[in-house]
Amino acid sequence: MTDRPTPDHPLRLGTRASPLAMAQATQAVAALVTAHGLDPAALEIVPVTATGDRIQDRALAEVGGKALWTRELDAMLDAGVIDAAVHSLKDVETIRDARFALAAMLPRADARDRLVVREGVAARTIAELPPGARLGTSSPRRAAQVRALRPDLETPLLRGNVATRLAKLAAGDYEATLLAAAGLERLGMHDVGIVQPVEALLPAASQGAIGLECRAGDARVAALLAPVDDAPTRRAVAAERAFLAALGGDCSSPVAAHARFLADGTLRLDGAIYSEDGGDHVAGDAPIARDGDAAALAQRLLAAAPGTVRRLFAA
Ligand SMILES: NCc1[nH]cc(CCC(=O)O)c1CC(=O)O
Repeated sequence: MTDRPTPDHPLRLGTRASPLAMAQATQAVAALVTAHGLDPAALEIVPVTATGDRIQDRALAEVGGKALWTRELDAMLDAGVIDAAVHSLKDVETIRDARFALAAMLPRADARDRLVVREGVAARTIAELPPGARLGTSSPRRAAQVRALRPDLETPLLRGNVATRLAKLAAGDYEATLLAAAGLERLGMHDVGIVQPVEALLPAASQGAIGLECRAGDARVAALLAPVDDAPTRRAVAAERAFLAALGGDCSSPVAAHARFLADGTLRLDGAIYSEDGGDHVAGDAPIARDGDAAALAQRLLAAAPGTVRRLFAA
């Protein structure tokens, strides 16, 4: 096969430049090297700073415009500067440009959130946080979920990469924050924070999943990426993303969705939709057997939702 990547003609993988994104790209490289028995030098990581990484002082929902995490990588992929892009799927728009194809999803990491508290704060759950505590987050989902559980808590904006957020927490501006277990694990922070069961805090759609995209119609790269695709991850994440898409939502929507396989092999999707302040929400679950089941759950929940929830969504 002449179309295998070589050190002279490497497969170029684009990624955001944050430490977490670089760890994800390194994981993708390792999976591809193993799957094809490649020389590691046949893969090249191309880091790029995304718009979302440059804006640190405002809620991204306020910045407006879409694709804050994907715009630069999309342009590079489209221009042929890179052959594929590695994405944290949680940050990738639910409806993607038809120029790109999601060729593979790596096996999903822990999809749950971890509660991280400042030194001196003794709490293992949101329920145990001290009265009036400040839980810093940049996620409208986490803010709404926290306020739904504990209306007395404040949820001030806390942005930046994982290290920045932990530094701001240690500085004393917040009593607690929530971070994805997957991100902490990928950064080697195995003992940071306390994992929150999905029954207590339903994660975001796609949380913990890494996707590899190539140009639609690039059969060579699609074939190279296909062997690292994990089918169970793809099915679960597709259901979560279909739920979010049916609501017209994205990663800045107060929506949670998590699909898991039951002992009998069936896939079950749990979904929850919140009002912005977390004062109202609807939640429910459904078995996912075919296309349309996840969207049907979204429609069913939305139909039963109070106006404060319903008016946030197009559906
Ligand atoms: N929005 C930032 C973001 N995007 C993906 C992850 C974690 C890794 C993952 O979910 O795969 C994080 C950090 C966090 O939420 O704590």
